[in-house]
Amino acid sequence: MTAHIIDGKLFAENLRGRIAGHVERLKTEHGITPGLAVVIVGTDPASQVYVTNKAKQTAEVGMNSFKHELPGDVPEAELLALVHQLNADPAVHGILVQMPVPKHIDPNKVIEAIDPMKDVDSFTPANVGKVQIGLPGPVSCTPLGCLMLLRDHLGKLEGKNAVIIGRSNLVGKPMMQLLLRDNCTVTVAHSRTENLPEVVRQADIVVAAVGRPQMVKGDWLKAGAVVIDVGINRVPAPEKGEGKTRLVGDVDFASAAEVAGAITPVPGGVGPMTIACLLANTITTASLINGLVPPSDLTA
Ligand SMILES: Nc1nc2c(c(=O)[nH]1)N[C@@H](CN(C=O)c1ccc(C(=O)N[C@@H](CCC(=O)O)C(=O)O)cc1)CN2
Repeated sequence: MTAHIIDGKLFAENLRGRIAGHVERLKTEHGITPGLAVVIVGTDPASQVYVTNKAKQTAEVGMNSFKHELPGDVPEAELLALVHQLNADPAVHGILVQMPVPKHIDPNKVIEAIDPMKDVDSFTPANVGKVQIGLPGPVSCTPLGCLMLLRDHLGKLEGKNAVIIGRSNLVGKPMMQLLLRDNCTVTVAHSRTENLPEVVRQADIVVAAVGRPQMVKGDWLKAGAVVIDVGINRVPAPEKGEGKTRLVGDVDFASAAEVAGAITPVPGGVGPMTIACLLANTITTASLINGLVPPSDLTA
């Protein structure tokens, strides 16, 4: 079997088109211009790229984009003060602090400082709880992107056996909630799971979010499984020249594509969906802040 390639880049492009339509409606029908503030601390090159892309795509869909760059040695109190200032700013409907933050800053303190009404990452305890019990609000961007790709490819997810590899707060845990909501039977596997290949072989849907380059092999998969690869790992690529690197996922794409029914590539799969879903969440929070019902096509 050669798997269907799920094109996350194309899906994200179409999603941004729909988001631009919702922005236009908020502006013309309600006089609201959604605003997203992105905060980056330090100069990590990958984070710089993500934040630049977030700011650019925010402006492209017609929203106001506010970018705040703080030095890597900024005191934690100064970052928290900026978050409080953004909480109080009526032009800002979404706040995102790019992770990871430098070691001297407690990420939990930063997350808890964000007003849950503006928490477009859905990292705050209030929003994690809302996702768990199915109340309206923002949904963690990467899991939301995975869910949209799965629904688009499979239609209904009901009754499917889903195995998530990884139990992070960012991906594994919210992904579990979303798949349960869609009536999947969900297993969350992790680094201590015994007989991991055997567990994964039971799955109709595999979400790999473990952070280990090319760990999931083709012979771990059930024939026809749908594989969503969340991993973004930079590995040496001597074939491209000395010191060069390339991006790979947590799945060994070549062997997995021989067995899977469908698979997301890296790059071009889940990554672009993360940023598109951030914009979707900003529409959700801008709507809720203004007492409007968020568009149902942008959320879980
Ligand atoms: N506050 C947050 N911090 C981080 C999040 C997050 O959702 N919120 N997620 C990741 C990084 N991330 C977004 O911030 C992100 C990662 C990857 C991509 C992406 O488009 N990847 C491309 C490849 C890009 C490349 O060449 O490096 C792809 O997969 O095609 C977008 C966003 C950690 N931090």
